[in-house]
Amino acid sequence: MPASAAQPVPSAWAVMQPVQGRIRFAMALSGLSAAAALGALCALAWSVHALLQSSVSWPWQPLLLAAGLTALAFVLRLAAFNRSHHAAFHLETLLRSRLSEHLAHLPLGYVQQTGSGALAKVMMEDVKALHVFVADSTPLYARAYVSPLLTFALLLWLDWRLALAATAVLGLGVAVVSLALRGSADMMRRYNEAGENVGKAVVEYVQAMPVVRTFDTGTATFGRYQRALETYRDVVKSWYRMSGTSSRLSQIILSPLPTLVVLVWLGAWLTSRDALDAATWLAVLLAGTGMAESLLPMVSLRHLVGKTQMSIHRIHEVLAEPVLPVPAAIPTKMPRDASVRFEQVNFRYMADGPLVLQGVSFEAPPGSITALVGPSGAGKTTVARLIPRFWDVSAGCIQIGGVDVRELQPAALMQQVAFVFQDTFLFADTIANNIRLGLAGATMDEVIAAARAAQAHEFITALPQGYDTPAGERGVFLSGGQRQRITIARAILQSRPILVLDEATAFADPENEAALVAALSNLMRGKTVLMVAHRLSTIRDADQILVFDQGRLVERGRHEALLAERGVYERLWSNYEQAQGWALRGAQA
Ligand SMILES: Nc1ncnc2c1ncn2[C@@H]1O[C@H](COP(=O)(O)OP(=O)(O)OP(=O)(O)O)[C@@H](O)[C@H]1O
Repeated sequence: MPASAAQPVPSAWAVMQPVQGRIRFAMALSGLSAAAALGALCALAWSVHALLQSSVSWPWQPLLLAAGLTALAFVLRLAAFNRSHHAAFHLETLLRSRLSEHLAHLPLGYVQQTGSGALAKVMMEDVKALHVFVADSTPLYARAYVSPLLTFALLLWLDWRLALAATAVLGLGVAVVSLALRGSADMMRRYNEAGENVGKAVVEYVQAMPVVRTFDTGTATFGRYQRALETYRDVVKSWYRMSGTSSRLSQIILSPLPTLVVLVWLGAWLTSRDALDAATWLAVLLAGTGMAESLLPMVSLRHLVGKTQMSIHRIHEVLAEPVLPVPAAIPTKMPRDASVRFEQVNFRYMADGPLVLQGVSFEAPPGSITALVGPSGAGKTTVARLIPRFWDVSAGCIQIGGVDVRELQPAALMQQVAFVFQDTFLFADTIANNIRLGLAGATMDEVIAAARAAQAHEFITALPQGYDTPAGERGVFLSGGQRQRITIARAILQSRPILVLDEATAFADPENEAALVAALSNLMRGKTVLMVAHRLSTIRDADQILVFDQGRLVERGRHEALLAERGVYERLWSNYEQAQGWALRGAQA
């Protein structure tokens, strides 16, 4: 994800911008709650003072005040968390909408390259991490700042010497905390990275299990998982060694006991010298003991902050990725026919990467069949994917019906071109709706006609619920060839004038192959077809064959003429025939 390098990663506060008002409100409520709790302690001190002065009269006023303020502190604290959770839900929805909106405008190539798993993780887990941070930590942060400040002000008003003593304990705690946190940013990054690697290794181990266990009983992937776990253990151990003592020491210093000991000791000494009255001492003991403790969440939240920062980084990376430029809506250019033209096209995947296509020029006239052939890595798939703008060309242009694809509205481009790639995807919906995709108004008769043409009708009607059978990941089990024919039915129903096709070779059993060939020839009828071709018959019958080698278009023409040239095509062809011969001899043996 290189684009994000140009822009600095925003702070957590900047990411919260849309809900900053709500978070401020939640923090204010939390701060008020801390003030009310302190007030309750003061009221308690007042009631004990009143009791000491006259033990016969019940100090109901201060006690009532203490009870009221305690209740208020609780209500405000609850309200603060309520508000922060609302803000977090709002932020979560906003971020997910922004991310999905942005993804919809990113080049398909980026989405494919990054991988659906990684993008889904950003949209689900990273946004969730931000939610947890906003919902659970922001009120605690407010308390961690407000409480010591208010307590200090109160202690100062009551007795400056005791105030300074309590603050000294707090200062010592902060100093030890800083010692504990020394180098922790780097450690936290290593810790989070090691944790993520364990997660990835677990997923790989589980996902690859069916493949791996048939080869090496899973030892290799288990080894990777084991190593990730060991690295994680080592990081945790060295972190523990590095900051364990100071971290535990800071927890002890910031707990109420040390402050209490200091205040009792100093207070007793002052009282013995008649320099402090009992009531003030009591008030200081009640209010000041918890002063340092309110800083503790700051320490425990550090880990959450580090994790959130990593999530923000990943969310930012996706949002900073530049969208595919779309022309202004008016005037709308429309292709004049179903021709496809490449003009001096150069293409590189990365700005500093090698050219994978160089000076590619050709024209596919309306209604013609063009086969793209060439050795592995020659650039055939890249040519096919540039037409639907998975990426934009680095130089030159691609025209459809005389219009540059970059000047077409995405909807107009989609109306012209249908794509059938090898990786079929079925949605968690009925088979009928999977065929209808993009054409919600299509009637059942039209769906059935398309399925018939795609040679899919028979196996669909043999399924338990026919066209209403659920497909998708948790749906009915379909073979690769059957899934392919459903996507072909989809393309037949859409009936777009240009067809870009990555021809399947994987489903080689004779029955499937025959059905697939029939389905494809129905789909291709009357269309301008550009296909990455693997099968003999389609290459032979193509109106033109484009031969690619190392990103260049090296030969073009019809089958017989190209064979006569005795160049790259002839070599590919004889390799192909040889392989067919081996396959046949293998089958006969
Ligand atoms: N997403 C990508 N990022 C970077 N380079 C890529 C990417 N996809 C393909 N390439 C490179 O571009 C070149 C052309 O690849 P392409 O997939 O277009 O070849 P192909 O002719 O379709 O090969 P095959 O028949 O093996 O599928 C190769 O060198 C490949 O390594």
